[in-house]
Amino acid sequence: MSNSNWLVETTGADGEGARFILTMYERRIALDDLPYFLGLLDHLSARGCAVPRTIHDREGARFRMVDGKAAALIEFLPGISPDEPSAAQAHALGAALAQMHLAGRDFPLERANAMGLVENCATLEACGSEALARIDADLPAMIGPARAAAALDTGGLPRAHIHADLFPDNVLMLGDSVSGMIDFYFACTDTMALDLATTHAAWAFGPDNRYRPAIGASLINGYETVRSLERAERALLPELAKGACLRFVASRAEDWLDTPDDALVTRKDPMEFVARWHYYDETGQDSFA
Ligand SMILES: Nc1ncnc2c1ncn2[C@@H]1O[C@H](COP(=O)(O)OP(=O)(O)O)[C@@H](O)[C@H]1O
Ligand SMILES: N[C@@H](CCOP(=O)(O)O)C(=O)O
Repeated sequence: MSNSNWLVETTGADGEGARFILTMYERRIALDDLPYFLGLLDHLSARGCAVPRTIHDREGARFRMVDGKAAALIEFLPGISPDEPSAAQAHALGAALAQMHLAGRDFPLERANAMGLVENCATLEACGSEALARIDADLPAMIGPARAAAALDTGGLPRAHIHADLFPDNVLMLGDSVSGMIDFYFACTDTMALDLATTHAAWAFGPDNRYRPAIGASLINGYETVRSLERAERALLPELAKGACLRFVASRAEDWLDTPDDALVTRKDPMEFVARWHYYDETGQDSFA
């Protein structure tokens, strides 16, 4: 578990209640990163993005220590995470993602991507072929593609503050409108096209893990209503989407091996993203037409 969330409801002196999310940071999240994550939320929220602002304490702090753990109070946003997003919802999310990329341009802090293309390769290599094969016989074969992704030259692509984990469960929607993008704890400074490719890989596959062209196309079209992709970004989208798949193959494989068989948590299957990697590898630019 990375953090624990509680819904806090207040009654208010005037009878007008309010809701907040109280987050306690349990592990994985470094204290030093909190000013980046929480500052970015406030920055984006102040510029009209659908992200929760943080509630400061009387001294103006965005988080405080409680029993040795950091805790923050965050605005509660309405909405429901879509189980099976529609094309209209994907279109709205694409636009919201581009808006976020542009709104973050003058946020002054930086955070390196701890799960970038190079790091994912290192994670899979550190797991080792033998351990990966214990999860699935086809998993060790992903080390080669991870090396290729790590060697990808993304130096010329425009960068911004990116969410990096914008799965449907990290998006709140009211109908077809995005009411919240949450869970910014993988946010970092990296290429915007990688964020779009990651969101594509996370959104455009159905429960049967088959590609849903209408979702993929709507996401990209929605993004481009706010920010046009540069030619170099568009050209690299298939490779970035494969890199994005490897991010989840690597983190899920590592988590799988770290989780005892009798643990109560449900492990996420790395093979789901191996299949998506193969899809992008086979179809190339067709997935982004
Ligand atoms: N700011 C928020 N507004 C409304 N609901 C929220 C907010 N933050 C979190 N939630 C709710 O809490 C759930 C878990 O939050 P999340 O940050 O995604 O934690 P985790 O990744 O640890 O599950 C979300 O799916 C959502 O239902
Ligand atoms: N969305 C990622 C992993 C991030 O997991 P979280 O539970 O910490 O939000 C995946 O699907 O693998």
